[in-house]
Amino acid sequence: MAAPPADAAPEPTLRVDGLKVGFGGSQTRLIAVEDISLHISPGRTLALVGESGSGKSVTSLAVIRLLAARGRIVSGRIALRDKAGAVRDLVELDEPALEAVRGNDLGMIFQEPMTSLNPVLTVGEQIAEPIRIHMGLSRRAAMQRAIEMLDRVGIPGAAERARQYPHEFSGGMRQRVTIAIALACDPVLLLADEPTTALDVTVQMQILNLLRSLQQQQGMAMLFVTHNFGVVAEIAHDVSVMYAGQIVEHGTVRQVLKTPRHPYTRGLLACVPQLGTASEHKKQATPLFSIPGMVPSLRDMPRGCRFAARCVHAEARCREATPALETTDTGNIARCIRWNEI
Ligand SMILES: Nc1ncnc2c1ncn2[C@@H]1O[C@H](COP(=O)(O)OP(=O)(O)OP(=O)(O)O)[C@@H](O)[C@H]1O
Repeated sequence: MAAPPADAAPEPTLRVDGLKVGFGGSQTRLIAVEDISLHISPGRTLALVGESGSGKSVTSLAVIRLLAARGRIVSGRIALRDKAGAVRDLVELDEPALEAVRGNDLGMIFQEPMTSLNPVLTVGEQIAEPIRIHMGLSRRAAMQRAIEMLDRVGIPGAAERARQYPHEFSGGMRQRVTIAIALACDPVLLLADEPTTALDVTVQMQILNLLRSLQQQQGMAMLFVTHNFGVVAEIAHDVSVMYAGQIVEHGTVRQVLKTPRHPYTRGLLACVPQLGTASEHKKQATPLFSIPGMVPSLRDMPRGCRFAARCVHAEARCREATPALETTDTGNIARCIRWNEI
Protein backbone atom coordinates (compact mmCIF):
# COMPACT_ATOMS: atom_id res chain seq x y z
CA MET A 1 0.00 0.00 0.00
CA ALA A 2 1.33 3.48 -0.89
CA ALA A 3 2.45 5.57 2.11
CA PRO A 4 0.32 8.69 2.76
CA PRO A 5 1.96 11.99 1.74
CA ALA A 6 4.19 13.38 4.51
CA ASP A 7 1.98 16.44 5.05
CA ALA A 8 -1.31 14.48 5.23
CA ALA A 9 -3.23 15.22 8.44
CA PRO A 10 -3.15 12.19 10.75
CA GLU A 11 -6.37 10.22 11.05
CA PRO A 12 -8.27 11.57 14.07
CA THR A 13 -8.14 9.60 17.29
CA LEU A 14 -11.68 10.65 18.15
CA ARG A 15 -14.44 11.56 15.73
CA VAL A 16 -17.90 12.39 17.07
CA ASP A 17 -20.71 12.82 14.54
CA GLY A 18 -24.20 14.14 15.23
CA LEU A 19 -24.25 13.27 18.93
CA LYS A 20 -27.58 13.81 20.69
CA VAL A 21 -28.07 13.01 24.37
CA GLY A 22 -31.28 13.04 26.40
CA PHE A 23 -32.30 12.45 30.01
CA GLY A 24 -35.45 10.66 31.21
CA GLY A 25 -37.76 8.13 29.60
CA SER A 26 -38.85 8.32 25.97
CA GLN A 27 -42.06 10.27 26.84
CA THR A 28 -40.40 12.71 29.25
CA ARG A 29 -37.02 12.91 27.57
CA LEU A 30 -35.18 16.24 27.77
CA ILE A 31 -32.50 16.77 25.15
CA ALA A 32 -29.33 18.02 26.87
CA VAL A 33 -26.98 18.22 23.85
CA GLU A 34 -27.56 17.81 20.13
CA ASP A 35 -25.85 18.07 16.76
CA ILE A 36 -22.42 17.68 18.39
CA SER A 37 -19.67 16.87 15.90
CA LEU A 38 -15.97 17.15 16.65
CA HIS A 39 -12.68 15.43 15.99
CA ILE A 40 -9.28 15.34 17.71
CA SER A 41 -6.03 14.18 16.11
CA PRO A 42 -3.11 12.58 17.97
CA GLY A 43 -1.08 15.13 19.94
CA ARG A 44 -3.83 17.77 19.81
CA THR A 45 -6.08 19.17 22.51
CA LEU A 46 -9.65 20.26 21.89
CA ALA A 47 -11.19 22.40 24.63
CA LEU A 48 -14.95 22.42 25.19
CA VAL A 49 -15.78 25.74 26.76
CA GLY A 50 -19.03 27.40 27.86
CA GLU A 51 -21.04 28.58 30.85
CA SER A 52 -22.37 26.21 33.49
CA GLY A 53 -25.17 24.08 32.00
CA SER A 54 -24.05 24.51 28.38
CA GLY A 55 -23.50 20.75 27.95
CA LYS A 56 -19.72 20.32 28.23
CA SER A 57 -19.81 17.53 30.81
CA VAL A 58 -22.74 15.71 29.21
CA THR A 59 -20.83 15.68 25.91
CA SER A 60 -17.60 14.43 27.47
CA LEU A 61 -19.34 11.84 29.67
CA ALA A 62 -21.24 10.59 26.61
CA VAL A 63 -17.92 10.15 24.78
CA ILE A 64 -16.64 7.83 27.52
CA ARG A 65 -20.12 6.27 27.89
CA LEU A 66 -20.37 7.25 31.55
CA LEU A 67 -23.64 9.20 31.47
CA ALA A 68 -25.81 9.23 34.60
CA ALA A 69 -28.34 6.39 34.82
CA ARG A 70 -31.19 8.29 33.07
CA GLY A 71 -28.93 9.64 30.35
CA ARG A 72 -29.24 8.11 26.85
CA ILE A 73 -27.38 8.61 23.60
CA VAL A 74 -30.34 9.22 21.30
CA SER A 75 -28.29 9.26 18.12
CA GLY A 76 -24.78 9.81 16.81
CA ARG A 77 -21.47 8.04 16.42
CA ILE A 78 -18.36 8.16 18.65
CA ALA A 79 -15.48 6.65 16.68
CA LEU A 80 -12.27 5.96 18.61
CA ARG A 81 -9.10 4.84 16.83
CA ASP A 82 -7.32 2.50 19.27
CA LYS A 83 -3.60 1.82 19.75
CA ALA A 84 -3.65 -0.81 17.02
CA GLY A 85 -5.28 1.67 14.60
CA ALA A 86 -8.67 -0.07 14.64
CA VAL A 87 -11.69 2.27 14.70
CA ARG A 88 -14.67 1.37 16.85
CA ASP A 89 -17.96 3.17 17.46
CA LEU A 90 -18.21 3.41 21.27
CA VAL A 91 -21.99 3.83 20.97
CA GLU A 92 -22.20 0.22 19.77
CA LEU A 93 -20.12 -1.32 22.59
CA ASP A 94 -21.59 -3.18 25.56
CA GLU A 95 -20.38 -2.56 29.12
CA PRO A 96 -17.64 -5.30 29.24
CA ALA A 97 -16.21 -3.98 25.95
CA LEU A 98 -16.32 -0.42 27.30
CA GLU A 99 -14.50 -1.51 30.45
CA ALA A 100 -11.74 -2.88 28.26
CA VAL A 101 -11.43 0.55 26.59
CA ARG A 102 -11.66 2.81 29.67
CA GLY A 103 -8.38 3.07 31.57
CA ASN A 104 -6.66 1.52 28.56
CA ASP A 105 -7.20 3.42 25.27
CA LEU A 106 -9.18 6.03 27.15
CA GLY A 107 -7.78 7.87 30.21
CA MET A 108 -9.88 10.18 32.40
CA ILE A 109 -9.22 12.87 34.96
CA PHE A 110 -11.85 14.92 36.76
CA GLN A 111 -12.12 18.05 38.86
CA GLU A 112 -11.92 16.50 42.32
CA PRO A 113 -9.10 13.94 42.51
CA MET A 114 -10.27 12.59 45.89
CA THR A 115 -13.50 11.27 44.33
CA SER A 116 -11.54 9.26 41.72
CA LEU A 117 -9.08 7.80 44.24
CA ASN A 118 -9.79 4.91 46.61
CA PRO A 119 -8.95 6.06 50.16
CA VAL A 120 -8.10 2.53 51.41
CA LEU A 121 -5.62 1.54 48.69
CA THR A 122 -2.07 2.88 48.36
CA VAL A 123 -1.53 5.09 45.33
CA GLY A 124 0.95 2.53 43.96
CA GLU A 125 -1.75 -0.19 44.06
CA GLN A 126 -4.21 2.13 42.32
CA ILE A 127 -1.82 2.91 39.47
CA ALA A 128 -0.69 -0.72 39.17
CA GLU A 129 -4.24 -2.12 38.93
CA PRO A 130 -5.10 -0.94 35.39
CA ILE A 131 -1.57 -1.88 34.29
CA ARG A 132 -2.11 -5.48 35.46
CA ILE A 133 -5.61 -5.65 33.96
CA HIS A 134 -4.97 -4.04 30.58
CA MET A 135 -1.28 -4.72 29.96
CA GLY A 136 -1.16 -8.14 31.60
CA LEU A 137 1.94 -7.37 33.68
CA SER A 138 2.77 -9.30 36.85
CA ARG A 139 2.08 -7.66 40.22
CA ARG A 140 5.76 -6.82 40.67
CA ALA A 141 6.26 -5.46 37.11
CA ALA A 142 3.03 -3.43 37.36
CA MET A 143 4.22 -1.86 40.63
CA GLN A 144 7.54 -1.03 38.99
CA ARG A 145 5.70 0.73 36.15
CA ALA A 146 3.46 2.49 38.71
CA ILE A 147 6.57 3.91 40.39
CA GLU A 148 7.90 5.04 37.00
CA MET A 149 4.56 6.76 36.33
CA LEU A 150 4.69 8.58 39.70
CA ASP A 151 8.17 9.75 38.78
CA ARG A 152 7.00 10.83 35.30
CA VAL A 153 4.19 12.98 36.76
CA GLY A 154 6.72 14.76 38.97
CA ILE A 155 6.21 13.16 42.38
CA PRO A 156 9.55 13.17 44.23
CA GLY A 157 10.58 9.96 46.06
CA ALA A 158 8.22 7.91 43.87
CA ALA A 159 9.12 4.47 45.32
CA GLU A 160 8.30 5.60 48.84
CA ARG A 161 5.25 7.66 47.85
CA ALA A 162 3.79 4.62 46.04
CA ARG A 163 3.30 3.00 49.47
CA GLN A 164 1.29 5.96 50.81
CA TYR A 165 -2.49 6.61 50.77
CA PRO A 166 -4.31 9.46 48.97
CA HIS A 167 -4.88 11.47 52.19
CA GLU A 168 -1.10 11.77 52.57
CA PHE A 169 -0.93 13.87 49.36
CA SER A 170 -1.79 17.54 48.78
CA GLY A 171 -4.55 18.46 46.26
CA GLY A 172 -2.05 19.14 43.47
CA MET A 173 -0.11 15.93 44.19
CA ARG A 174 -3.38 13.93 44.24
CA GLN A 175 -4.22 15.32 40.80
CA ARG A 176 -0.76 14.17 39.65
CA VAL A 177 -1.62 10.69 40.96
CA THR A 178 -4.88 10.60 38.96
CA ILE A 179 -2.91 11.68 35.89
CA ALA A 180 -0.48 8.79 36.53
CA ILE A 181 -3.45 6.38 36.69
CA ALA A 182 -5.05 7.86 33.55
CA LEU A 183 -1.83 7.63 31.52
CA ALA A 184 -0.50 4.34 32.93
CA CYS A 185 -1.61 2.28 29.93
CA ASP A 186 -0.61 4.85 27.26
CA PRO A 187 -4.15 5.91 26.27
CA VAL A 188 -4.81 7.30 22.79
CA LEU A 189 -7.31 9.78 24.27
CA LEU A 190 -7.29 11.62 27.59
CA LEU A 191 -10.52 13.20 28.80
CA ALA A 192 -9.85 15.98 31.31
CA ASP A 193 -13.01 17.52 32.84
CA GLU A 194 -12.09 20.74 34.70
CA PRO A 195 -8.97 19.05 36.17
CA THR A 196 -7.49 22.27 37.55
CA THR A 197 -10.62 24.08 38.73
CA ALA A 198 -10.31 22.94 42.36
CA LEU A 199 -6.62 23.87 42.59
CA ASP A 200 -5.01 27.18 43.45
CA VAL A 201 -3.57 29.22 40.61
CA THR A 202 0.12 28.26 40.88
CA VAL A 203 -0.73 24.56 41.17
CA GLN A 204 -3.13 24.93 38.20
CA MET A 205 -0.25 26.15 36.05
CA GLN A 206 1.98 23.25 37.18
CA ILE A 207 -0.70 20.71 36.27
CA LEU A 208 -1.35 22.35 32.87
CA ASN A 209 2.40 22.36 32.14
CA LEU A 210 2.61 18.72 33.18
CA LEU A 211 -0.30 17.71 30.94
CA ARG A 212 1.23 19.59 28.02
CA SER A 213 4.62 17.95 28.41
CA LEU A 214 3.11 14.46 28.90
CA GLN A 215 1.08 15.00 25.75
CA GLN A 216 4.26 15.88 23.85
CA GLN A 217 5.94 12.71 25.18
CA GLN A 218 3.02 10.30 24.68
CA GLY A 219 1.26 11.93 21.71
CA MET A 220 -2.27 11.27 22.96
CA ALA A 221 -5.27 13.34 21.89
CA MET A 222 -6.92 15.32 24.67
CA LEU A 223 -10.53 16.46 25.20
CA PHE A 224 -10.37 19.22 27.80
CA VAL A 225 -13.51 20.59 29.48
CA THR A 226 -13.27 24.02 31.07
CA HIS A 227 -15.24 27.22 31.57
CA ASN A 228 -12.01 29.25 31.72
CA PHE A 229 -10.58 30.90 28.58
CA GLY A 230 -7.25 31.46 30.37
CA VAL A 231 -6.92 27.68 30.67
CA VAL A 232 -7.98 27.25 27.02
CA ALA A 233 -5.18 29.58 25.92
CA GLU A 234 -2.65 27.60 28.00
CA ILE A 235 -3.53 24.06 27.03
CA ALA A 236 -5.62 23.77 23.87
CA HIS A 237 -4.93 23.80 20.14
CA ASP A 238 -8.58 23.91 19.08
CA VAL A 239 -11.72 25.06 20.85
CA SER A 240 -15.44 24.38 20.55
CA VAL A 241 -17.67 26.87 22.34
CA MET A 242 -20.91 25.37 23.66
CA TYR A 243 -24.17 27.12 24.40
CA ALA A 244 -27.46 25.53 25.50
CA GLY A 245 -26.45 22.06 24.33
CA GLN A 246 -25.01 23.00 20.94
CA ILE A 247 -21.59 23.93 19.57
CA VAL A 248 -21.94 27.59 18.53
CA GLU A 249 -18.36 28.27 17.46
CA HIS A 250 -15.31 26.21 16.60
CA GLY A 251 -11.79 26.98 15.43
CA THR A 252 -8.17 26.98 16.44
CA VAL A 253 -7.51 28.71 19.76
CA ARG A 254 -5.91 31.60 17.88
CA GLN A 255 -8.92 32.03 15.55
CA VAL A 256 -11.49 31.87 18.32
CA LEU A 257 -9.64 34.06 20.81
CA LYS A 258 -8.42 36.68 18.28
CA THR A 259 -11.38 36.82 15.90
CA PRO A 260 -14.47 35.39 17.59
CA ARG A 261 -17.39 35.40 15.16
CA HIS A 262 -20.30 34.33 17.37
CA PRO A 263 -21.81 36.98 19.69
CA TYR A 264 -21.79 34.45 22.56
CA THR A 265 -18.05 33.83 22.20
CA ARG A 266 -17.50 37.60 22.09
CA GLY A 267 -19.56 37.97 25.25
CA LEU A 268 -17.65 35.22 27.05
CA LEU A 269 -14.33 36.78 26.08
CA ALA A 270 -15.52 40.21 27.25
CA CYS A 271 -16.22 38.64 30.67
CA VAL A 272 -12.57 37.58 31.09
CA PRO A 273 -10.89 40.12 33.39
CA GLN A 274 -7.64 41.55 31.99
CA LEU A 275 -4.76 42.18 34.37
CA GLY A 276 -5.40 45.49 36.12
CA THR A 277 -9.00 45.84 34.98
CA ALA A 278 -10.55 44.65 38.24
CA SER A 279 -9.00 47.53 40.19
CA GLU A 280 -9.76 49.98 37.33
CA HIS A 281 -13.39 48.89 37.39
CA LYS A 282 -13.50 49.25 41.17
CA LYS A 283 -12.08 52.77 40.94
CA GLN A 284 -14.70 53.76 38.38
CA ALA A 285 -17.42 51.83 40.26
CA THR A 286 -18.39 49.99 37.03
CA PRO A 287 -18.85 46.22 37.22
CA LEU A 288 -16.94 43.86 34.91
CA PHE A 289 -18.97 42.87 31.85
CA SER A 290 -21.27 39.88 32.18
CA ILE A 291 -23.68 38.49 29.57
CA PRO A 292 -27.20 39.46 30.67
CA GLY A 293 -29.76 36.69 31.18
CA MET A 294 -29.29 32.96 31.65
CA VAL A 295 -28.83 29.75 29.65
CA PRO A 296 -32.39 28.60 28.72
CA SER A 297 -33.82 25.59 30.52
CA LEU A 298 -33.93 22.21 28.74
CA ARG A 299 -37.72 22.23 29.28
CA ASP A 300 -38.11 25.55 27.53
CA MET A 301 -35.62 25.67 24.65
CA PRO A 302 -36.44 28.62 22.38
CA ARG A 303 -37.06 28.24 18.64
CA GLY A 304 -34.34 29.46 16.31
CA CYS A 305 -31.04 30.67 17.73
CA ARG A 306 -30.87 29.63 21.38
CA PHE A 307 -28.76 32.66 22.25
CA ALA A 308 -31.13 35.21 20.67
CA ALA A 309 -32.80 36.24 23.96
CA ARG A 310 -29.42 37.39 25.29
CA CYS A 311 -27.94 38.73 22.07
CA VAL A 312 -27.79 42.47 21.36
CA HIS A 313 -27.61 41.71 17.62
CA ALA A 314 -30.69 39.46 17.46
CA GLU A 315 -33.39 40.20 14.86
CA ALA A 316 -36.77 38.56 14.26
CA ARG A 317 -35.29 36.17 11.65
CA CYS A 318 -32.82 34.82 14.28
CA ARG A 319 -35.80 33.35 16.12
CA GLU A 320 -37.23 31.55 13.11
CA ALA A 321 -34.93 28.56 12.51
CA THR A 322 -31.89 27.02 14.17
CA PRO A 323 -28.85 28.55 12.47
CA ALA A 324 -26.50 26.09 10.80
CA LEU A 325 -22.75 26.09 11.50
CA GLU A 326 -21.12 28.23 8.79
CA THR A 327 -17.46 28.71 7.91
CA THR A 328 -16.60 32.39 8.38
CA ASP A 329 -14.05 34.72 6.76
CA THR A 330 -11.41 33.83 9.37
CA GLY A 331 -11.95 30.08 9.08
CA ASN A 332 -13.86 29.83 12.37
CA ILE A 333 -17.12 27.93 12.20
CA ALA A 334 -20.02 29.84 13.77
CA ARG A 335 -23.72 29.15 14.34
CA CYS A 336 -24.91 32.68 13.65
CA ILE A 337 -26.74 33.99 10.58
CA ARG A 338 -25.38 37.51 11.20
CA TRP A 339 -21.69 36.68 11.71
CA ASN A 340 -20.64 38.78 8.67
CA GLU A 341 -22.76 41.81 9.62
CA ILE A 342 -21.72 42.35 13.23
N1 LIG B 1 -28.23 13.52 35.27
C1 LIG B 1 -28.90 14.51 34.67
N2 LIG B 1 -30.25 14.50 34.62
C2 LIG B 1 -30.95 15.48 34.00
N3 LIG B 1 -30.37 16.54 33.39
C3 LIG B 1 -29.02 16.62 33.42
C4 LIG B 1 -28.21 15.60 34.05
N4 LIG B 1 -26.90 15.96 33.91
C5 LIG B 1 -26.90 17.14 33.23
N5 LIG B 1 -28.15 17.51 32.92
C6 LIG B 1 -28.56 18.72 32.20
O1 LIG B 1 -27.85 18.79 30.97
C7 LIG B 1 -27.50 20.13 30.67
C8 LIG B 1 -26.00 20.23 30.42
O2 LIG B 1 -25.31 19.97 31.65
P1 LIG B 1 -23.72 19.82 31.77
O3 LIG B 1 -23.42 19.29 33.13
O4 LIG B 1 -23.19 19.09 30.61
O5 LIG B 1 -23.25 21.33 31.67
P2 LIG B 1 -21.77 21.88 31.82
O6 LIG B 1 -21.57 22.81 30.68
O7 LIG B 1 -20.80 20.78 31.98
O8 LIG B 1 -21.90 22.71 33.17
P3 LIG B 1 -20.91 22.75 34.45
O9 LIG B 1 -19.74 23.59 34.01
O10 LIG B 1 -21.74 23.41 35.50
O11 LIG B 1 -20.55 21.32 34.75
C9 LIG B 1 -27.96 20.99 31.85
O12 LIG B 1 -29.20 21.58 31.52
C10 LIG B 1 -28.13 19.98 32.96
O13 LIG B 1 -29.11 20.39 33.87
